[in-house]
Amino acid sequence: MTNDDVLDEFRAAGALREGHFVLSSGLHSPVFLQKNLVFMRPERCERLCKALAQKIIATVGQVDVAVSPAVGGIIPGYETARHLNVPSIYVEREGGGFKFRRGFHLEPGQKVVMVEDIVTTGLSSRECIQAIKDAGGDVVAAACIVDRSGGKADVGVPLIALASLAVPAYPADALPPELAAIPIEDPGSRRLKG
Ligand SMILES: O=P(O)(O)OC[C@H]1O[C@H](OP(=O)(O)OP(=O)(O)O)[C@H](O)[C@@H]1O
Ligand SMILES: O=C(O)c1cc(=O)[nH]c(=O)[nH]1
Ligand SMILES: [Mg+2]
Repeated sequence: MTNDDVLDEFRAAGALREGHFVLSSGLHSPVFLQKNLVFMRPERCERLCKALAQKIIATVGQVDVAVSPAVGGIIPGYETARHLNVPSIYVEREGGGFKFRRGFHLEPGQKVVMVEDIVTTGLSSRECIQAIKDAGGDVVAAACIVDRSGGKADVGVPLIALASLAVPAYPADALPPELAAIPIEDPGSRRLKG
């Protein structure tokens, strides 16, 4: 799949949103990829994740298990794992970091691909990779549907992105006036309170 093929799936799903969004990292952006509108269609999710699985195999070969960060990573992690023919497990936010719960665990030295939905700064990916390493996994690569840093994000392992896109994102104290004038949406789960 080309970059355009991937973005066409987002466009067709109405998932390429414009407005004023505060991102997981705290940065602000005029563009948000609402991936849940893409993943809600199993056939769309399958096309993307099958292509991502093929790219993973072509880049690093077969792995033992796919691990994703909740919430956004769970569906693409599962679907990518289905095409890799490996188990799919996930980590969840608990006490500031990501933790394995629900009986999920890794065997020492298992080859892991960390599967994210979207990468912006790479912060969530790095936190997830740390949790995998703490649990004894060997992270051979990270993978995502869209890297919206345009290749700039450093997650500490090779990042296999199905599509790469350069989207502006600004610190809260450096907003362009036209962005500051729009009401803020905070669509992610990082700042959700139980
Ligand atoms: O590369 P980063 O700067 O970390 O941004 C990308 C992360 O932001 C989103 O997660 P979020 O924490 O918003 O919650 P979600 O998974 O529930 O959407 C997305 O799913 C990635 O995990
Ligand atoms: O950085 C983020 O939090 C983020 C950006 C984006 O476009 N989509 C998303 O789900 N999260
Ligand atoms: Mg996420």
